Amino acid sequence: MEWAMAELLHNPAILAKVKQELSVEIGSERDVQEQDLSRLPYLEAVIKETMRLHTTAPLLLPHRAEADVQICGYTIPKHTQILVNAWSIARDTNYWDEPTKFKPERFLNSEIDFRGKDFSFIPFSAGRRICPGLNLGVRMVSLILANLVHKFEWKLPNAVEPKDMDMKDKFGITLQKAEPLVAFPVTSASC
Ligand code: HEM
Repeated sequence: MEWAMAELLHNPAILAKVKQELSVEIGSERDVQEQDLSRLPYLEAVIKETMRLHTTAPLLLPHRAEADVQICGYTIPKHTQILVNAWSIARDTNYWDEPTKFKPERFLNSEIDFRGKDFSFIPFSAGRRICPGLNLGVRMVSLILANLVHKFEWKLPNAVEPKDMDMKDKFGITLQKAEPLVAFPVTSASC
């Protein structure tokens, strides 16, 4: 949520596109509701791009090999603890064009999804242990982000310019912003 808001404030042109989509699909009279989400493809692309560039759990959760396995010529012995670097996979230039750039458009007209079938993009992991909260998590983040953008204008403190925002991350079990996002909501003209 924090990374998605930070990227939108850091990229005003992308924020304007999200607002435009919401204005056309929802209008100014009401909040965004869960049943609206399927009509907001650009918002969905923003969520996916946020999860790609700022993978929530960069090394997923530790896994363990149940049996000896061969992967790309390497033998992984039974009972080895395995950490999958989903963060690095999501920035691999073999799969992603300009991987360090925030470009939601890469997910428009693309079949790539985070449901565990595309191994280049696994923010929820894949296989039997894939996050069981995937649908709930995506819906919650989408709905909250959509309403924050739809209902408010946002201002950065101390006249900070969007391009000067601190976008560094802090490595951990989850990938947090090194500097927490501070932004002020201002009532939108459409409220
Ligand atoms: C955007 C939000 C979320 C993200 C990015 C996320 C991501 C993940 C990841 C990467 C894993 C590790 C999977 C693995 O490698 O084994 C995981 C596991 C898990 N998540 Fe989530 N998650 C999110 C939301 C949720 C929510 C809302 C719930 C519950 C309501 C939830 C419940 C769980 C549980 C129980 C596991 C452990 C599954 C297992 O080990 O079998 N998650 N999640």
